[in-house]
Amino acid sequence: MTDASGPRDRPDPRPARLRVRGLGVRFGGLDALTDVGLEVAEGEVVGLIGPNGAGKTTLFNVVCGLVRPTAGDVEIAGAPAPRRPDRLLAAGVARTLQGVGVLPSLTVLENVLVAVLDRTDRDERAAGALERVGLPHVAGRTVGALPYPEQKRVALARALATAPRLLLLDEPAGGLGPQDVADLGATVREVAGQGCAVLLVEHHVDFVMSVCDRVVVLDFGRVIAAGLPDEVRRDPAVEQAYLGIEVAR
Ligand SMILES: Nc1ncnc2c1ncn2[C@@H]1O[C@H](COP(=O)(O)OP(=O)(O)OP(=O)(O)O)[C@@H](O)[C@H]1O
Repeated sequence: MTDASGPRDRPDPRPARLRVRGLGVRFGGLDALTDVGLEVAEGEVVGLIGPNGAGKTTLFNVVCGLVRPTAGDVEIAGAPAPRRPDRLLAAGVARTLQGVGVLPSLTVLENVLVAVLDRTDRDERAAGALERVGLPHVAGRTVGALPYPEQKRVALARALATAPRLLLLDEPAGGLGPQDVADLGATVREVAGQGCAVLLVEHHVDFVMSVCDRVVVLDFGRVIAAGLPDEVRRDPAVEQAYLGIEVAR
């Protein structure tokens, strides 16, 4: 089994919030994931990188119950992951999507409130989340009228309002400038500092290397490397499969 969760690769002694073991996904004749294992501990930020089509989003989709694996299992906080996406919130899981995934005709505040409508403290949660991403001053604005980086902050605020224990971020830095990327990194570290486990899919390699405790690299659906950011960056297999491509872009 290609398992990235051994003691060398996961020095973090805190309990695993997410544990993926022996995961396989087959779409028709295509093996999108083969024998994938990884863990994210409470308070840990793990980066999941790899070339286009490596299987990163498929792994997220399995964790969220949107794709049924053909092999392996997923545990969240020691229990089997819910097989239905509508049970994720109760399991403490929040996810952001590639791009923005906001409701453009609603206001900023409404976009965040939709995630916590069933909570009696929804107003406080929404206000707190907007504060965390630096957007309280635009709470009443229509999201579709905001610049792209602010729309991405809204999507992050919506996830944070649910007070996740496991946060899945799908390309959160995509399309952002340096200041927004730096702010995002600070927010991610702050969220992790409060005990949330963060799994981060991202093509912005410098961002990944600066914000993550560990990095797992997928290529053609298999884990080809896992470890500390510096180790992974220097790994010849990673350079060949992925980082070389980045440099040449
Ligand atoms: N629903 C599906 N049906 C068939 N094939 C799929 C499906 N979803 C993904 N794939 C294929 O599975 C492989 C992995 O795709 P996936 O989107 O997980 O990769 P990725 O690493 O997230 O790529 P990117 O960085 O471009 O987002 C690709 O070959 C993709 O074409």
